[in-house]
Amino acid sequence: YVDTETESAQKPGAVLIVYLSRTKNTKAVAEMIHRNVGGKLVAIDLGNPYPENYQQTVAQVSNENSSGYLPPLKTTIDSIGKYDIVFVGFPTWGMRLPPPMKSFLSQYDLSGKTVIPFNTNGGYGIGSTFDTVRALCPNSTILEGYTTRGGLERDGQLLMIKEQKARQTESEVKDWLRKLKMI
Ligand SMILES: Cc1cc2nc3c(=O)[nH]c(=O)nc-3n(C[C@H](O)[C@H](O)[C@H](O)COP(=O)(O)O)c2cc1C
Repeated sequence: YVDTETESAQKPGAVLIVYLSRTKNTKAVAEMIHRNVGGKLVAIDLGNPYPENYQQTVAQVSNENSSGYLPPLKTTIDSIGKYDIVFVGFPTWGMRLPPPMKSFLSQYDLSGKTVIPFNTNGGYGIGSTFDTVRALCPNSTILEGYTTRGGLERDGQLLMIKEQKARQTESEVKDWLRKLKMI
């Protein structure tokens, strides 16, 4: 005899993993989460991408942060309602949450869902990024986030989460996911 109602009630919810990544460090972490947890993996693409030039991008991001501009996204998520757990991944930009991730969190209603942030940065940490996720998801349950050092484009370090660093990061990601009972 199988109590199907209890079984379905205990099934972990549908998982969405949304990430923003310019030099693929955050993408590498997103793929690790996806390999271990499954679900739908979605990259955030912009209608109007940032310049290739790093300094120009820094300047544009700074202007967007000052004015509160939310860049329009090219990515759309169909039926956000069907997901119960939403991982949101992003680099630290100017010690803040990148404007495209602010666009995503402003555009989609994650009320009632579990939101789990993850981050890569150039060595200066998460800054205000996790706090801003919390502020933009006032009706979500926010679980403990994960952060690791990625690249530092300013100094020409692009994708650094590879080889030994990738193996170490995946082992940390698994420990974190176990702690959150996601695996
Ligand atoms: C516009 C811009 C601003 C950045 N600002 C910071 C920062 O304030 N602090 C930091 O530690 N790293 C900063 N970085 C470095 C990135 O956070 C780091 O390289 C990250 O791993 C990039 O992730 P990605 O490869 O997924 O794009 C910045 C990078 C860019 C492009």
